[in-house]
Amino acid sequence: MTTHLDARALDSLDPRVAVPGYDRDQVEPGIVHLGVGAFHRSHQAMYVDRLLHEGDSGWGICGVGVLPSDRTIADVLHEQDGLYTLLTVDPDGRAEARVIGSHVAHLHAPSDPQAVVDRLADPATRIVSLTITEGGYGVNDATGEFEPRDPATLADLAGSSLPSSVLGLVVAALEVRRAARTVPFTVMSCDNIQGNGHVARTAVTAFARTRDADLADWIGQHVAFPSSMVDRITPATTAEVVAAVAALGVDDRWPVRSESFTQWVLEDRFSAGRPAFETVGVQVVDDVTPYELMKLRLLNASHQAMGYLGILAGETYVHDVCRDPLFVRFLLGYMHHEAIPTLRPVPGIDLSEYCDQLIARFSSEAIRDTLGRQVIDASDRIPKFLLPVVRAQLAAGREITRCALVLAAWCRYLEGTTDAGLTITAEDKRLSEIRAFAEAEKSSPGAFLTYEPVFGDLGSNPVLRDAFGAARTSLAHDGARAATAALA
Ligand SMILES: NC(=O)c1ccc[n+]([C@@H]2O[C@H](COP(=O)([O-])OP(=O)(O)OC[C@H]3O[C@@H](n4cnc5c(N)ncnc54)[C@H](O)[C@@H]3O)[C@@H](O)[C@H]2O)c1
Ligand SMILES: O=P(O)(O)OC[C@@H](O)[C@@H](O)[C@H](O)[C@H](O)CO
Repeated sequence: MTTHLDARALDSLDPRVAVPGYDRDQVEPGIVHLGVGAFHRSHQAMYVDRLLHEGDSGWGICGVGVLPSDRTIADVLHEQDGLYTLLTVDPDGRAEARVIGSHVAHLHAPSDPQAVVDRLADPATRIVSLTITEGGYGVNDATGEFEPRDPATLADLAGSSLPSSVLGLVVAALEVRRAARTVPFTVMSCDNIQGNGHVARTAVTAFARTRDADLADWIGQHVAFPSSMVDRITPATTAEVVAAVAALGVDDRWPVRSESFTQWVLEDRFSAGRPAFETVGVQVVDDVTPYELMKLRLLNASHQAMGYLGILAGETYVHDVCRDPLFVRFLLGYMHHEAIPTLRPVPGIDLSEYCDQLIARFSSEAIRDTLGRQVIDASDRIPKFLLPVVRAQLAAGREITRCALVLAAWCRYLEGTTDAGLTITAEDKRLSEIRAFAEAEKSSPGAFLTYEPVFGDLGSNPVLRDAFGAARTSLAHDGARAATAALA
Protein backbone atom coordinates (compact mmCIF):
# COMPACT_ATOMS: atom_id res chain seq x y z
CA MET A 1 0.00 0.00 0.00
CA THR A 2 1.57 3.30 -1.09
CA THR A 3 0.52 6.95 -0.70
CA HIS A 4 0.70 9.29 -3.69
CA LEU A 5 3.27 11.96 -2.84
CA ASP A 6 1.89 15.48 -2.68
CA ALA A 7 1.51 18.24 -0.08
CA ARG A 8 -1.54 16.60 1.51
CA ALA A 9 0.32 13.32 2.02
CA LEU A 10 3.15 14.75 4.09
CA ASP A 11 1.43 14.26 7.46
CA SER A 12 0.67 10.61 6.85
CA LEU A 13 3.89 9.22 5.37
CA ASP A 14 5.78 6.31 6.91
CA PRO A 15 7.97 7.65 9.76
CA ARG A 16 11.05 6.20 8.02
CA VAL A 17 10.63 9.00 5.49
CA ALA A 18 11.59 12.47 6.80
CA VAL A 19 9.39 15.31 5.55
CA PRO A 20 9.76 19.11 5.35
CA GLY A 21 9.38 20.57 8.82
CA TYR A 22 8.62 24.10 7.56
CA ASP A 23 5.59 25.81 6.09
CA ARG A 24 6.10 25.54 2.33
CA ASP A 25 3.30 28.06 1.71
CA GLN A 26 5.50 30.74 3.26
CA VAL A 27 8.54 29.95 1.07
CA GLU A 28 9.45 32.47 -1.66
CA PRO A 29 11.52 31.31 -4.63
CA GLY A 30 14.62 33.53 -4.40
CA ILE A 31 16.51 31.00 -6.54
CA VAL A 32 15.59 29.99 -10.08
CA HIS A 33 17.33 26.78 -11.14
CA LEU A 34 17.70 25.86 -14.82
CA GLY A 35 18.23 22.13 -15.50
CA VAL A 36 16.35 20.19 -12.81
CA GLY A 37 18.11 16.87 -13.29
CA ALA A 38 19.09 14.12 -10.89
CA PHE A 39 22.10 15.93 -9.50
CA HIS A 40 20.44 19.24 -8.68
CA ARG A 41 17.74 17.34 -6.79
CA SER A 42 20.22 15.35 -4.66
CA HIS A 43 22.55 18.27 -4.01
CA GLN A 44 21.62 21.96 -4.20
CA ALA A 45 17.90 21.37 -3.55
CA MET A 46 18.85 19.27 -0.49
CA TYR A 47 21.07 22.09 0.89
CA VAL A 48 18.24 24.58 0.29
CA ASP A 49 15.83 22.20 2.05
CA ARG A 50 18.20 22.36 5.06
CA LEU A 51 18.19 26.18 4.84
CA LEU A 52 14.42 26.22 4.88
CA HIS A 53 14.49 24.05 8.00
CA GLU A 54 16.70 26.77 9.53
CA GLY A 55 13.86 29.23 8.93
CA ASP A 56 15.25 31.19 5.96
CA SER A 57 12.09 31.21 3.84
CA GLY A 58 13.27 33.66 1.17
CA TRP A 59 15.41 31.16 -0.70
CA GLY A 60 13.09 28.53 -2.08
CA ILE A 61 13.61 27.27 -5.63
CA CYS A 62 11.65 27.72 -8.82
CA GLY A 63 12.81 24.94 -11.16
CA VAL A 64 12.94 25.48 -14.91
CA GLY A 65 13.17 22.83 -17.61
CA VAL A 66 14.71 24.30 -20.74
CA LEU A 67 14.61 21.32 -23.08
CA PRO A 68 11.37 20.11 -24.72
CA SER A 69 12.08 16.68 -23.15
CA ASP A 70 11.78 18.25 -19.68
CA ARG A 71 7.97 18.33 -20.11
CA THR A 72 7.43 14.98 -18.35
CA ILE A 73 9.42 16.11 -15.35
CA ALA A 74 7.42 19.34 -15.18
CA ASP A 75 4.19 17.30 -15.21
CA VAL A 76 5.40 14.98 -12.43
CA LEU A 77 6.51 17.85 -10.21
CA HIS A 78 3.18 19.58 -10.84
CA GLU A 79 1.27 16.44 -9.78
CA GLN A 80 3.46 16.09 -6.70
CA ASP A 81 3.36 19.78 -5.62
CA GLY A 82 7.11 20.02 -6.34
CA LEU A 83 7.89 17.25 -3.84
CA TYR A 84 10.13 14.23 -4.43
CA THR A 85 11.99 11.70 -2.31
CA LEU A 86 15.76 11.75 -1.93
CA LEU A 87 17.20 8.37 -0.96
CA THR A 88 20.83 8.50 0.18
CA VAL A 89 22.91 5.37 0.67
CA ASP A 90 26.34 4.93 2.20
CA PRO A 91 28.91 2.34 1.05
CA ASP A 92 27.65 -0.07 3.76
CA GLY A 93 24.20 0.05 2.24
CA ARG A 94 22.57 2.12 5.03
CA ALA A 95 19.81 4.25 3.49
CA GLU A 96 17.96 7.37 4.53
CA ALA A 97 14.85 8.77 2.85
CA ARG A 98 13.74 12.39 2.92
CA VAL A 99 11.07 14.28 1.02
CA ILE A 100 12.65 17.47 -0.28
CA GLY A 101 10.39 20.51 -0.13
CA SER A 102 12.58 23.28 -1.50
CA HIS A 103 11.04 23.31 -4.99
CA VAL A 104 8.02 25.55 -4.59
CA ALA A 105 7.42 26.45 -8.26
CA HIS A 106 8.27 24.99 -11.65
CA LEU A 107 8.20 26.29 -15.22
CA HIS A 108 8.76 24.59 -18.56
CA ALA A 109 10.45 27.07 -20.85
CA PRO A 110 9.42 25.58 -24.22
CA SER A 111 5.77 25.71 -23.12
CA ASP A 112 5.95 29.33 -21.92
CA PRO A 113 9.29 31.10 -22.45
CA GLN A 114 7.87 34.49 -21.49
CA ALA A 115 6.87 33.17 -18.05
CA VAL A 116 10.50 32.11 -17.52
CA VAL A 117 11.87 35.49 -18.61
CA ASP A 118 9.35 37.20 -16.30
CA ARG A 119 10.35 35.01 -13.37
CA LEU A 120 14.06 35.63 -13.99
CA ALA A 121 13.48 39.36 -14.34
CA ASP A 122 11.41 39.54 -11.14
CA PRO A 123 13.41 41.40 -8.42
CA ALA A 124 12.54 38.52 -6.05
CA THR A 125 14.88 36.29 -8.10
CA ARG A 126 18.33 36.80 -6.65
CA ILE A 127 20.25 33.71 -7.75
CA VAL A 128 19.97 31.84 -11.04
CA SER A 129 21.67 28.48 -10.73
CA LEU A 130 22.52 26.04 -13.50
CA THR A 131 23.11 22.33 -14.01
CA ILE A 132 22.88 22.12 -17.77
CA THR A 133 25.79 19.68 -18.31
CA GLU A 134 29.36 20.34 -19.41
CA GLY A 135 28.25 20.89 -23.00
CA GLY A 136 25.52 23.39 -22.14
CA TYR A 137 27.71 26.50 -22.20
CA GLY A 138 29.01 26.45 -25.78
CA VAL A 139 32.55 27.39 -24.75
CA ASN A 140 35.34 25.70 -26.71
CA ASP A 141 37.61 23.83 -24.27
CA ALA A 142 40.70 24.23 -26.39
CA THR A 143 40.34 27.96 -27.12
CA GLY A 144 38.14 29.22 -24.27
CA GLU A 145 36.03 31.04 -26.90
CA PHE A 146 32.24 31.06 -27.09
CA GLU A 147 31.42 28.78 -30.04
CA PRO A 148 27.93 27.37 -29.47
CA ARG A 149 26.76 24.43 -31.56
CA ASP A 150 23.37 23.59 -30.09
CA PRO A 151 20.37 24.52 -32.24
CA ALA A 152 18.52 26.43 -29.48
CA THR A 153 21.41 28.80 -28.78
CA LEU A 154 22.06 29.25 -32.50
CA ALA A 155 18.37 30.04 -33.08
CA ASP A 156 18.43 32.61 -30.25
CA LEU A 157 21.60 34.17 -31.62
CA ALA A 158 19.89 34.41 -35.01
CA GLY A 159 17.20 36.52 -33.33
CA SER A 160 14.23 34.21 -32.62
CA SER A 161 11.32 36.17 -31.14
CA LEU A 162 11.23 34.36 -27.79
CA PRO A 163 14.32 32.68 -26.34
CA SER A 164 14.61 28.90 -26.24
CA SER A 165 18.12 28.42 -24.84
CA VAL A 166 19.54 28.94 -21.36
CA LEU A 167 21.69 31.83 -22.58
CA GLY A 168 18.80 33.40 -24.47
CA LEU A 169 16.56 33.27 -21.39
CA VAL A 170 19.20 34.56 -18.97
CA VAL A 171 20.32 37.40 -21.22
CA ALA A 172 16.73 38.44 -22.04
CA ALA A 173 16.01 38.69 -18.30
CA LEU A 174 19.21 40.61 -17.58
CA GLU A 175 18.24 43.03 -20.34
CA VAL A 176 14.88 43.65 -18.59
CA ARG A 177 16.56 44.05 -15.19
CA ARG A 178 19.06 46.53 -16.57
CA ALA A 179 16.31 48.61 -18.19
CA ALA A 180 14.30 48.52 -14.93
CA ARG A 181 17.39 49.33 -12.85
CA THR A 182 16.86 46.12 -10.87
CA VAL A 183 19.95 44.73 -9.23
CA PRO A 184 21.13 41.76 -11.33
CA PHE A 185 20.88 38.21 -10.06
CA THR A 186 23.94 36.04 -9.51
CA VAL A 187 24.55 33.31 -12.10
CA MET A 188 25.72 30.27 -10.14
CA SER A 189 26.92 27.37 -12.29
CA CYS A 190 26.93 24.00 -10.54
CA ASP A 191 28.26 22.00 -13.48
CA ASN A 192 31.46 19.96 -13.36
CA ILE A 193 33.68 22.40 -15.19
CA GLN A 194 36.89 23.92 -13.93
CA GLY A 195 36.21 27.61 -13.38
CA ASN A 196 32.50 27.03 -14.00
CA GLY A 197 31.84 30.64 -12.98
CA HIS A 198 34.33 31.95 -15.57
CA VAL A 199 32.86 29.68 -18.23
CA ALA A 200 29.33 30.85 -17.41
CA ARG A 201 30.53 34.47 -17.53
CA THR A 202 32.19 33.92 -20.92
CA ALA A 203 29.04 32.35 -22.34
CA VAL A 204 26.57 34.92 -20.96
CA THR A 205 28.62 38.01 -21.83
CA ALA A 206 29.57 36.73 -25.30
CA PHE A 207 25.93 35.94 -26.03
CA ALA A 208 24.87 39.40 -24.77
CA ARG A 209 27.55 41.08 -26.88
CA THR A 210 25.91 39.78 -30.04
CA ARG A 211 22.82 41.78 -28.97
CA ASP A 212 24.17 44.91 -27.37
CA ALA A 213 27.75 45.74 -26.37
CA ASP A 214 26.57 48.01 -23.52
CA LEU A 215 24.49 45.20 -22.07
CA ALA A 216 27.50 42.87 -22.24
CA ASP A 217 29.66 45.45 -20.46
CA TRP A 218 26.98 45.98 -17.79
CA ILE A 219 26.80 42.20 -17.21
CA GLY A 220 30.59 42.01 -17.03
CA GLN A 221 30.63 44.74 -14.37
CA HIS A 222 27.58 43.91 -12.30
CA VAL A 223 26.69 40.22 -12.51
CA ALA A 224 28.51 37.84 -10.15
CA PHE A 225 29.46 34.40 -11.48
CA PRO A 226 30.86 32.44 -8.50
CA SER A 227 32.71 29.23 -9.28
CA SER A 228 31.95 26.12 -7.29
CA MET A 229 33.05 22.56 -6.72
CA VAL A 230 30.06 20.27 -6.42
CA ASP A 231 30.16 16.62 -5.47
CA ARG A 232 27.62 13.89 -4.88
CA ILE A 233 27.49 10.79 -7.08
CA THR A 234 23.94 10.68 -8.40
CA PRO A 235 22.97 8.16 -11.06
CA ALA A 236 19.85 8.58 -13.20
CA THR A 237 16.63 7.42 -11.56
CA THR A 238 15.65 3.87 -12.52
CA ALA A 239 12.53 1.77 -11.93
CA GLU A 240 14.45 0.12 -9.11
CA VAL A 241 14.75 3.48 -7.30
CA VAL A 242 11.01 4.07 -7.73
CA ALA A 243 10.40 0.59 -6.27
CA ALA A 244 12.78 1.22 -3.33
CA VAL A 245 10.81 4.35 -2.43
CA ALA A 246 7.50 2.53 -2.93
CA ALA A 247 8.75 -0.08 -0.43
CA LEU A 248 8.76 2.79 2.09
CA GLY A 249 5.13 3.49 1.27
CA VAL A 250 5.68 6.45 -1.05
CA ASP A 251 4.23 6.52 -4.54
CA ASP A 252 6.74 8.95 -6.11
CA ARG A 253 7.09 9.05 -9.91
CA TRP A 254 10.47 10.77 -9.81
CA PRO A 255 12.55 10.06 -6.70
CA VAL A 256 16.33 10.32 -6.79
CA ARG A 257 19.00 8.11 -5.21
CA SER A 258 22.53 9.27 -4.47
CA GLU A 259 25.45 8.41 -2.26
CA SER A 260 25.35 9.82 1.29
CA PHE A 261 28.62 11.74 0.74
CA THR A 262 28.13 15.33 -0.31
CA GLN A 263 30.40 18.34 -0.76
CA TRP A 264 29.88 21.85 -2.09
CA VAL A 265 32.65 24.43 -2.09
CA LEU A 266 31.46 27.81 -3.28
CA GLU A 267 33.11 31.14 -3.99
CA ASP A 268 31.70 34.03 -2.00
CA ARG A 269 30.72 36.35 -4.87
CA PHE A 270 27.05 37.25 -5.18
CA SER A 271 25.45 40.28 -6.82
CA ALA A 272 22.08 40.23 -5.04
CA GLY A 273 22.81 38.57 -1.71
CA ARG A 274 22.93 34.91 -0.77
CA PRO A 275 21.52 32.64 1.90
CA ALA A 276 23.68 31.57 4.82
CA PHE A 277 24.93 28.54 2.91
CA GLU A 278 27.73 28.00 5.43
CA THR A 279 25.15 27.11 8.11
CA VAL A 280 24.02 24.06 6.16
CA GLY A 281 27.35 22.46 5.27
CA VAL A 282 28.51 24.47 2.25
CA GLN A 283 32.20 25.51 2.37
CA VAL A 284 32.16 29.17 1.35
CA VAL A 285 35.69 30.16 0.28
CA ASP A 286 37.58 32.93 -1.53
CA ASP A 287 39.22 30.61 -4.06
CA VAL A 288 37.63 27.37 -5.11
CA THR A 289 40.33 26.43 -7.65
CA PRO A 290 42.30 23.85 -5.62
CA TYR A 291 39.08 22.04 -4.72
CA GLU A 292 37.85 22.05 -8.31
CA LEU A 293 41.13 20.70 -9.67
CA MET A 294 41.18 17.94 -7.06
CA LYS A 295 37.63 16.84 -7.75
CA LEU A 296 37.65 17.03 -11.54
CA ARG A 297 41.06 15.39 -11.98
CA LEU A 298 40.66 12.70 -9.30
CA LEU A 299 36.96 11.86 -9.23
CA ASN A 300 35.58 12.78 -12.64
CA ALA A 301 38.71 11.82 -14.58
CA SER A 302 38.75 8.47 -12.74
CA HIS A 303 35.22 7.88 -13.95
CA GLN A 304 36.58 8.41 -17.45
CA ALA A 305 39.57 6.19 -16.68
CA MET A 306 37.36 3.27 -15.65
CA GLY A 307 34.54 3.86 -18.16
CA TYR A 308 35.97 2.86 -21.52
CA LEU A 309 38.37 0.21 -20.19
CA GLY A 310 35.62 -1.31 -18.04
CA ILE A 311 33.12 -1.42 -20.90
CA LEU A 312 35.68 -2.96 -23.29
CA ALA A 313 36.38 -5.56 -20.57
CA GLY A 314 32.65 -6.38 -20.44
CA GLU A 315 31.72 -4.62 -17.18
CA THR A 316 28.53 -2.65 -16.55
CA TYR A 317 28.74 -1.22 -13.03
CA VAL A 318 31.20 1.18 -11.42
CA HIS A 319 31.23 -0.86 -8.19
CA ASP A 320 32.25 -4.05 -9.99
CA VAL A 321 35.24 -2.37 -11.62
CA CYS A 322 36.20 -0.67 -8.36
CA ARG A 323 36.15 -3.91 -6.40
CA ASP A 324 38.52 -5.53 -8.91
CA PRO A 325 42.11 -5.23 -7.57
CA LEU A 326 43.48 -4.84 -11.10
CA PHE A 327 41.38 -1.77 -11.87
CA VAL A 328 41.87 -0.38 -8.35
CA ARG A 329 45.67 -0.52 -8.85
CA PHE A 330 45.30 1.17 -12.22
CA LEU A 331 43.03 3.92 -10.89
CA LEU A 332 45.23 4.61 -7.87
CA GLY A 333 48.24 4.62 -10.19
CA TYR A 334 46.54 7.21 -12.39
CA MET A 335 45.60 9.31 -9.35
CA HIS A 336 48.99 9.22 -7.62
CA HIS A 337 51.37 9.32 -10.59
CA GLU A 338 49.52 11.41 -13.16
CA ALA A 339 46.78 13.48 -11.48
CA ILE A 340 48.12 14.45 -8.05
CA PRO A 341 51.38 15.91 -9.44
CA THR A 342 49.20 18.46 -11.30
CA LEU A 343 47.28 19.59 -8.19
CA ARG A 344 47.85 22.32 -5.66
CA PRO A 345 47.64 21.63 -1.93
CA VAL A 346 43.99 21.58 -0.94
CA PRO A 347 43.18 23.24 2.42
CA GLY A 348 42.17 20.63 4.99
CA ILE A 349 42.42 17.64 2.65
CA ASP A 350 44.97 14.82 2.61
CA LEU A 351 45.02 13.86 -1.08
CA SER A 352 46.10 10.29 -0.44
CA GLU A 353 43.14 9.77 1.92
CA TYR A 354 40.88 11.48 -0.62
CA CYS A 355 41.93 8.90 -3.26
CA ASP A 356 41.23 5.98 -0.91
CA GLN A 357 37.88 7.50 -0.04
CA LEU A 358 37.08 7.76 -3.76
CA ILE A 359 37.72 4.05 -4.26
CA ALA A 360 35.40 3.33 -1.29
CA ARG A 361 32.72 5.62 -2.76
CA PHE A 362 33.06 4.09 -6.23
CA SER A 363 32.81 0.60 -4.70
CA SER A 364 29.36 1.25 -3.27
CA GLU A 365 26.99 -1.27 -4.79
CA ALA A 366 24.00 0.49 -3.20
CA ILE A 367 23.88 3.36 -5.70
CA ARG A 368 24.33 1.05 -8.71
CA ASP A 369 26.15 3.67 -10.74
CA THR A 370 26.90 2.58 -14.29
CA LEU A 371 29.94 2.92 -16.51
CA GLY A 372 27.46 3.81 -19.26
CA ARG A 373 26.54 7.03 -17.39
CA GLN A 374 30.18 8.10 -17.28
CA VAL A 375 30.75 7.85 -21.03
CA ILE A 376 27.72 9.71 -22.41
CA ASP A 377 28.89 12.81 -24.28
CA ALA A 378 32.51 11.85 -23.73
CA SER A 379 33.59 14.53 -26.18
CA ASP A 380 32.35 17.11 -23.63
CA ARG A 381 33.87 15.30 -20.62
CA ILE A 382 37.32 14.15 -21.79
CA PRO A 383 38.50 17.74 -22.51
CA LYS A 384 37.29 18.95 -19.10
CA PHE A 385 38.36 16.07 -16.88
CA LEU A 386 41.32 14.23 -18.43
CA LEU A 387 43.07 16.43 -20.99
CA PRO A 388 44.02 19.13 -18.46
CA VAL A 389 46.01 16.41 -16.65
CA VAL A 390 47.67 15.38 -19.91
CA ARG A 391 48.60 18.97 -20.73
CA ALA A 392 50.01 19.67 -17.27
CA GLN A 393 51.99 16.41 -17.17
CA LEU A 394 53.40 16.95 -20.67
CA ALA A 395 54.39 20.51 -19.82
CA ALA A 396 56.30 19.23 -16.79
CA GLY A 397 57.88 16.30 -18.68
CA ARG A 398 56.11 13.77 -16.47
CA GLU A 399 54.38 10.49 -17.26
CA ILE A 400 51.08 10.20 -19.14
CA THR A 401 50.95 6.47 -19.95
CA ARG A 402 47.74 5.79 -18.00
CA CYS A 403 46.00 8.85 -19.50
CA ALA A 404 47.11 7.67 -22.94
CA LEU A 405 45.60 4.24 -22.28
CA VAL A 406 42.29 5.88 -21.34
CA LEU A 407 42.29 7.90 -24.58
CA ALA A 408 43.13 4.79 -26.57
CA ALA A 409 40.32 2.90 -24.79
CA TRP A 410 37.92 5.71 -25.75
CA CYS A 411 39.04 5.32 -29.37
CA ARG A 412 38.55 1.51 -29.27
CA TYR A 413 35.17 2.02 -27.56
CA LEU A 414 34.10 4.26 -30.46
CA GLU A 415 35.01 1.47 -32.87
CA GLY A 416 31.89 -0.15 -31.44
CA THR A 417 32.69 -3.61 -29.99
CA THR A 418 33.83 -4.94 -26.63
CA ASP A 419 36.77 -7.32 -26.32
CA ALA A 420 34.23 -10.16 -26.35
CA GLY A 421 32.77 -8.88 -29.63
CA LEU A 422 29.55 -7.42 -28.19
CA THR A 423 28.15 -4.27 -29.79
CA ILE A 424 28.68 -0.99 -27.92
CA THR A 425 26.05 1.71 -28.39
CA ALA A 426 27.84 5.01 -27.83
CA GLU A 427 25.94 8.25 -27.15
CA ASP A 428 27.64 11.53 -27.95
CA LYS A 429 26.52 14.82 -29.50
CA ARG A 430 29.49 14.60 -31.87
CA LEU A 431 29.28 10.84 -32.43
CA SER A 432 29.41 10.71 -36.23
CA GLU A 433 32.34 13.15 -36.39
CA ILE A 434 34.41 11.58 -33.66
CA ARG A 435 33.69 8.04 -34.80
CA ALA A 436 35.10 8.92 -38.22
CA PHE A 437 38.38 9.88 -36.51
CA ALA A 438 38.36 6.61 -34.52
CA GLU A 439 37.89 4.69 -37.79
CA ALA A 440 40.71 6.66 -39.44
CA GLU A 441 42.99 5.62 -36.57
CA LYS A 442 42.91 2.03 -37.87
CA SER A 443 44.85 2.92 -41.01
CA SER A 444 46.49 6.16 -39.97
CA PRO A 445 48.05 6.02 -36.48
CA GLY A 446 47.48 9.21 -34.49
CA ALA A 447 44.51 10.31 -36.64
CA PHE A 448 42.15 10.12 -33.65
CA LEU A 449 44.17 12.73 -31.77
CA THR A 450 43.75 15.21 -34.61
CA TYR A 451 40.06 15.70 -33.79
CA GLU A 452 40.54 19.36 -33.00
CA PRO A 453 37.31 20.20 -31.09
CA VAL A 454 38.42 17.75 -28.38
CA PHE A 455 42.21 17.66 -28.53
CA GLY A 456 43.04 21.16 -29.77
CA ASP A 457 46.77 21.35 -30.34
CA LEU A 458 47.52 18.22 -28.26
CA GLY A 459 47.15 16.02 -31.33
CA SER A 460 50.56 17.03 -32.61
CA ASN A 461 52.41 16.30 -29.37
CA PRO A 462 54.92 13.51 -30.16
CA VAL A 463 55.02 12.15 -26.59
CA LEU A 464 51.25 11.80 -26.48
CA ARG A 465 51.14 10.33 -30.00
CA ASP A 466 53.71 7.67 -29.08
CA ALA A 467 52.05 6.74 -25.79
CA PHE A 468 48.61 6.69 -27.41
CA GLY A 469 49.85 4.50 -30.29
CA ALA A 470 51.46 2.00 -27.91
CA ALA A 471 48.32 1.89 -25.74
CA ARG A 472 46.03 1.36 -28.71
CA THR A 473 48.19 -1.46 -30.04
CA SER A 474 48.19 -3.10 -26.61
CA LEU A 475 44.38 -2.82 -26.43
CA ALA A 476 43.91 -4.20 -29.93
CA HIS A 477 46.28 -7.16 -29.41
CA ASP A 478 45.76 -8.04 -25.78
CA GLY A 479 42.39 -6.57 -24.75
CA ALA A 480 41.47 -4.10 -22.02
CA ARG A 481 42.30 -6.24 -18.98
CA ALA A 482 45.79 -7.10 -20.17
CA ALA A 483 46.51 -3.55 -21.35
CA THR A 484 45.39 -2.27 -17.94
CA ALA A 485 47.46 -4.90 -16.14
CA ALA A 486 50.54 -3.78 -18.04
CA LEU A 487 50.24 -0.33 -16.42
CA ALA A 488 48.71 -1.27 -13.05
N1 LIG B 1 25.06 13.23 -11.51
C1 LIG B 1 26.12 13.53 -10.79
O1 LIG B 1 26.66 12.67 -10.05
C2 LIG B 1 26.69 14.93 -10.81
C3 LIG B 1 27.55 15.30 -9.76
C4 LIG B 1 28.15 16.56 -9.79
C5 LIG B 1 27.82 17.44 -10.79
N2 LIG B 1 26.96 17.07 -11.76
C6 LIG B 1 26.68 18.08 -12.81
O2 LIG B 1 25.30 18.13 -13.09
C7 LIG B 1 25.09 17.97 -14.48
C8 LIG B 1 23.75 17.29 -14.69
O3 LIG B 1 23.82 16.01 -14.14
P1 LIG B 1 22.49 15.25 -13.80
O4 LIG B 1 22.88 14.01 -13.11
O5 LIG B 1 21.51 16.12 -13.14
O6 LIG B 1 21.97 14.90 -15.27
P2 LIG B 1 20.48 14.73 -15.76
O7 LIG B 1 20.57 14.08 -17.09
O8 LIG B 1 19.63 14.11 -14.72
O9 LIG B 1 19.96 16.22 -15.93
C9 LIG B 1 20.53 17.08 -16.84
C10 LIG B 1 19.73 18.36 -16.86
O10 LIG B 1 20.39 19.27 -17.71
C11 LIG B 1 19.45 19.81 -18.64
N3 LIG B 1 20.17 20.13 -19.87
C12 LIG B 1 21.02 19.33 -20.54
N4 LIG B 1 21.50 19.97 -21.63
C13 LIG B 1 20.92 21.21 -21.62
C14 LIG B 1 20.99 22.33 -22.47
N5 LIG B 1 21.74 22.33 -23.58
N6 LIG B 1 20.27 23.40 -22.14
C15 LIG B 1 19.49 23.41 -21.05
N7 LIG B 1 19.37 22.39 -20.20
C16 LIG B 1 20.08 21.30 -20.49
C17 LIG B 1 18.42 18.74 -18.81
O11 LIG B 1 17.24 19.28 -19.27
C18 LIG B 1 18.32 18.18 -17.40
O12 LIG B 1 17.44 18.95 -16.63
C19 LIG B 1 26.30 17.17 -14.96
O13 LIG B 1 26.53 17.33 -16.32
C20 LIG B 1 27.39 17.73 -14.09
O14 LIG B 1 27.94 18.88 -14.67
C21 LIG B 1 26.39 15.84 -11.80
O1 LIG C 1 27.92 14.22 -14.62
P1 LIG C 1 29.20 14.56 -15.34
O2 LIG C 1 29.04 14.66 -16.79
O3 LIG C 1 29.85 15.77 -14.82
O4 LIG C 1 30.25 13.40 -15.07
C1 LIG C 1 29.95 12.07 -14.78
C2 LIG C 1 30.39 11.70 -13.38
O5 LIG C 1 31.78 11.71 -13.26
C3 LIG C 1 29.80 12.67 -12.38
O6 LIG C 1 28.42 12.74 -12.53
C4 LIG C 1 30.12 12.28 -10.95
O7 LIG C 1 29.31 11.22 -10.54
C5 LIG C 1 29.90 13.47 -10.06
O8 LIG C 1 30.65 14.55 -10.50
C6 LIG C 1 30.18 13.19 -8.61
O9 LIG C 1 30.08 14.36 -7.89
